Amino acid sequence: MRRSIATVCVSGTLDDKLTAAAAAGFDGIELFENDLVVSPWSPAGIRRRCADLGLTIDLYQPFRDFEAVPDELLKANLSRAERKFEVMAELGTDTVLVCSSVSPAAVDDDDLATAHLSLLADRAAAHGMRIAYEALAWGRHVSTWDHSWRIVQQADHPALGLCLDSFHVLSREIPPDGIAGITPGKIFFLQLADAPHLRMDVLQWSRHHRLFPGQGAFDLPRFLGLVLSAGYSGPLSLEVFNDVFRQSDPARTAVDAMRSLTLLEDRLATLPAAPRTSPTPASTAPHASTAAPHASATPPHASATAAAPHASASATAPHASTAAPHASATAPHASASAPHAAPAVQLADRPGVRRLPPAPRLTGHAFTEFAVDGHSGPELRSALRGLGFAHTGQHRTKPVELWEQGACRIVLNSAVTHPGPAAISAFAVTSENPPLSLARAEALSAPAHLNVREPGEAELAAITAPDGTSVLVTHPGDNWRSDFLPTGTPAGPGAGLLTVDHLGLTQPFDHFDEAGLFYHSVLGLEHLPTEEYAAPYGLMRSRAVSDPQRTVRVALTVALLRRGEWAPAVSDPQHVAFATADLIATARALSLPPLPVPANYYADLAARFGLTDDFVATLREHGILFDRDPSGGELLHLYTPVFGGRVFFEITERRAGYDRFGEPNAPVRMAAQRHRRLTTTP
Ligand SMILES: O=C(O)c1ccc(O)c(O)c1
Ligand SMILES: [Mg+2]
Repeated sequence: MRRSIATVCVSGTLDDKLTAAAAAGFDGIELFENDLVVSPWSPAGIRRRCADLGLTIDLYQPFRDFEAVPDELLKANLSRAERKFEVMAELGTDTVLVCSSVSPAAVDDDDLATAHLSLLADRAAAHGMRIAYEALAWGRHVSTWDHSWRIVQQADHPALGLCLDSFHVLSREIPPDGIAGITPGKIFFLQLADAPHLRMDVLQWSRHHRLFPGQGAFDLPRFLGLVLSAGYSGPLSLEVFNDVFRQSDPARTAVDAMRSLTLLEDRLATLPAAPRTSPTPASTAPHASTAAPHASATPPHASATAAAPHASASATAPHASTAAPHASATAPHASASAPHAAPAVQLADRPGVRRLPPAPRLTGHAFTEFAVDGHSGPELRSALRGLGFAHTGQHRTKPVELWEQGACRIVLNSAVTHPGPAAISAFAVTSENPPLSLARAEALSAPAHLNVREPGEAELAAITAPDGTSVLVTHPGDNWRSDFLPTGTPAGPGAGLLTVDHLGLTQPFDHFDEAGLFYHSVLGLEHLPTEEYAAPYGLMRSRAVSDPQRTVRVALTVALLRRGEWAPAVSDPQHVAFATADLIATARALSLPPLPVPANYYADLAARFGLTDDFVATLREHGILFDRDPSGGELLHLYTPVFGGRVFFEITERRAGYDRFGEPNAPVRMAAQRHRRLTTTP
């Protein structure tokens, strides 16, 4: 399938946008009128530039406020349209998007809208062009996909079809199911956008908060499945209005966008097989002869479907019952199409649908590496010792140390070129099939590079995450430890730390959604519910990803707005959380004072959860924080101060299936770390 991206998705001038789209591997673009208007290039020049980059212009958009208006306005609108058709001819594009009118001049009259759109389609057809009519969710009289489809059906014009935009469809309550029954060939264009669930004005929601598929809450695989079931074979085009993407590096945004489409196509495989759409009679043809370029576009679908070798076999309906989830979806049309119904088709098996190497099962954290310098190195060493770690290995050729306790492994790497605060520079996870993990990463535009190494050293391939962290994928049996000479100090039980519970990675503001999609798609981790909380320096958002077995958890956090100027320069620390089976015993065994927690916190804790005085006193004695989830799972956890300017540690004890990260306690931690920094910095 062809992949396109609307120029509105990315930042910059038209040239920046085109270059980014081409570099990321897109086949085409939707050209936004505004990008054309501000461009120094002529339409023909834009066409040449696109051709040079291997891009087609798949859609020109938008044309606004056209239909169901008084005669005078209609005249003006038609002459405006003529000008646009001329521009489109120069651009070499044949489809224009017409959004449902938002004009106060528009009247609520479907017959009039139909008549006007037919008139426009006549004019378009005379130029060899066609109209894709899109119901904006805030359209004045037409705001749902089914309403726009009724009008398109009523017009029954070969040069008038639908533009379906997942945002407008899925942001409304009207179920999308009937989309599968739309006449083949009548969906002229498909726009894909995801979005978080937000209770807000739908126009604001659409213009500021759209996301690439897989980054939000919409069920886009199912939506795409419905559209493909209706025989759509045009481009999959991303149309994402997002305030952050509009001001981020377009090259990166375009890669993120392509990754989202690749994952979405692959997710089609998870859909139940859908019944093949029957050949609904194509539009009867008063306009057929005028609609030259697309007259032929419609029939191939119809005839291909009609000629399907399975057409008659399906009448025996062995698949009809297996297609349950979609059977009801197509219900209104099902009876009409039943005699022609073909066997269920796996949409993902269609030619041109990309499939990804499956994400192999992850089995845990192999190690976490900190980059340290002459200042932060000693601080981290002493912190690790205080937590019960032992320095067990020294790298054969580099200033790199291995520290261990239980199955927790920390690597301190002093081979840094730029001194600065300590940072989590890399983390390694174990995979049942690292080569497959790397192949998947490559297919998702996240190619691995080999770590610099010396002869005889373990080969570790690293994928670069959006924040620059190297993600290494190793096999549990890989002998990366043989790169380290034993120091002779054994890793003892220490303070009872068992494994890495999670990593906490604060993300750069511009790359938060990109990071979520990266870990979700590349490592196959699932998103856990997003949380927001009020922290001392502003509102924070936290979104964790994890494998189903919870052996690899990464909590991504970001400030909801770009950080204000007054917050300390280094206010976004990263951390490693270790799991223990008994936090109170572990706390007693530590030779490192935990982060002091204010008495007010414990008073509130007792009031909120009805804990016994004794228990609260014990928590307080050890600086342990507490949380309980609605199903009774409990978290006991403690934090350390910040070391090396930027990193800290956490120790967790999860009870009764607690599955979150103690987010309500994060502001307490942040305030305490801030307080400590103020009181201990000279
Ligand atoms: O917000 C808008 O105006 C707008 C314009 C064109 C579209 O395709 C769309 O989905 C929204
Ligand atoms: Mg749209």
